[in-house]
Amino acid sequence: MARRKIVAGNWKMNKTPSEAVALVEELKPLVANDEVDVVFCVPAIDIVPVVEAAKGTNIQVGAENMYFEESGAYTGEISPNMLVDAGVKYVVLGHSERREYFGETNEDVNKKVLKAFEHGITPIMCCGESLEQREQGVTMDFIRQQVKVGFQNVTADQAKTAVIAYEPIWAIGTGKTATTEQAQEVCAGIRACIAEVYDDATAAAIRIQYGGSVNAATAADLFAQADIDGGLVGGASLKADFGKIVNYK
Ligand SMILES: O=C[C@H](O)COP(=O)(O)O
Repeated sequence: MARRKIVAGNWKMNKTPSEAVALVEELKPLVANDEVDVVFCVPAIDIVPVVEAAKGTNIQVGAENMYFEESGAYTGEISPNMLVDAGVKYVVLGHSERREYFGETNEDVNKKVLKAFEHGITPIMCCGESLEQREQGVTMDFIRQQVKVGFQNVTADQAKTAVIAYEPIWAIGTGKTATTEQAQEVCAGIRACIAEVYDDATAAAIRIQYGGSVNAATAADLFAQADIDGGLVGGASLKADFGKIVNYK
């Protein structure tokens, strides 16, 4: 069965609650497309108003992070239960910005991935190499490690429903999109890694996105690649361009 494309916006640390509602109102008609899963991953404080504003549309709401404990003395953190109760369906985990600025390790990401599944939230687990790693020729070794540790103790049935976002760090927010060949090569490598850890059926089912300076001009070619099942879009998800990316065909 063909995999359904998933185009997710990652708003990062942008948009106040009132700005968030205005953006949803602006994008609503532009992102209407029943053939693609459309997800807005928004800052925690925007989740409740965005869920409300998106009611009755094809927009699903995601979080940008989550903690792996259920509740308790973890000042500043957000639990999976809180996200579920607010109407969240997806959560971005292990974004390179969280790894770099907040010290998240593959093991932390794994705990979060497991918790997300436990609560019925679909993880969008990010992986990707730095420019230095690409130049050293260790891209796939690095990413395989991120994927293997990130998915430790995840069952095949769970993995089949997961999303992995391949985001080369050197392409994030730089305007420098990976070439379709580079993106396809790594996404195929990630799928091969899933086949090795699980089996061919799991590898065929899991969805793998590309992220890194995706825009209205590059989306169609990227999303047409055999192993690229959509995109995780940063900057361009905050503009009307996101409608063009969702309707890339
Ligand atoms: O999560 C999204 C990525 O980090 C890509 O961001 P960008 O599209 O602004 O390069």
